[in-house]
Amino acid sequence: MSENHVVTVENLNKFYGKRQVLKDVSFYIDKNEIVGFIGPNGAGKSTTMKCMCNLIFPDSGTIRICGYDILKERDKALSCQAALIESPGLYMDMSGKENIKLIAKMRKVPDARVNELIEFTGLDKKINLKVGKYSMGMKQRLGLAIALLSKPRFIILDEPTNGLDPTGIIDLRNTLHNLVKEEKLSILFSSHQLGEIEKLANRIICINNGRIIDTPQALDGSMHYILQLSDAVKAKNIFAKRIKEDKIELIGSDSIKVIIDDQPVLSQSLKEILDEDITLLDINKMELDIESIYKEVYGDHHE
Ligand SMILES: Nc1ncnc2c1ncn2[C@@H]1O[C@H](COP(=O)(O)OP(=O)(O)OP(=O)(O)O)[C@@H](O)[C@H]1O
Repeated sequence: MSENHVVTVENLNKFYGKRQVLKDVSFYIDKNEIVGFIGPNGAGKSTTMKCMCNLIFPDSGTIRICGYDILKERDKALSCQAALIESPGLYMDMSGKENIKLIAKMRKVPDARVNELIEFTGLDKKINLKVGKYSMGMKQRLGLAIALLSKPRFIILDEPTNGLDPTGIIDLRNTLHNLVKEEKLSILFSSHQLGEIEKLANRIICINNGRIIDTPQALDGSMHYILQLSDAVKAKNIFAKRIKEDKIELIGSDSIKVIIDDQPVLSQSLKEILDEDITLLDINKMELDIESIYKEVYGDHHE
């Protein structure tokens, strides 16, 4: 296991009766990563996530959270993670604050952390209202605050944008980005909202018919750049010292396309290009077009 891996899933297999719904599922999640889990209905996203939360058991395979095997060192593994799967288990006839305090008491969470998370909900005075009166977005913020009580290193969110209005989605996105920065955690979330995945995730894991699909290059966290220069051939050779040839493409005499997953490689190469007196005319970072990639991976046929 790499030091950077917060989660490793290896060769997970799961049957429902005779039907195999997970087939040798393997992947990892690194520190401070937000990973989107995508795939058509019935692909196996929830089943994988439920195995990772120990809610259901795989027939074979291993899951390690912060290095702890979820079956053999269950308590330690689960203490490093939190999950919001389906709707958060909240008590509707209690207030938001009472919900937080109840769970905090069970988990022996210090008051300072409880107050920090009450603030985090952003619910203000509404924290004293009964949860039954909350909107989806409010319930979700509360659920997330409760999930964070015990300072997890990793959180799993199953379709967190479901039922949220556009403001709620933007709010959730900002919250999750801030969480990764401030709490230094990693997130795995599933979603069907491709636009959202694109804005939220650093990396994507694709699943179809129970099997992980090779992640297209464009989704593996690397960035595509188009550079316009006075001498594209010379620039191509400079990049070739640091990245594989198949990640550099000459487009005409004055442009190259490069795929880079390491920022220092880009800056070192650009420095050398300028040192060689090649004029850099333009540089454009290409946005991920997740919709066309999704079509390319899954086509129109859902198994
Ligand atoms: N308790 C169960 N018993 C039998 N089959 C199940 C059970 N739960 C899920 N399945 C089947 O396992 C397969 C994977 O389902 P899963 O819920 O993991 O997919 P998903 O990718 O999360 O789909 P969705 O995007 O629709 O939520 C589906 O074919 C589903 O019908």
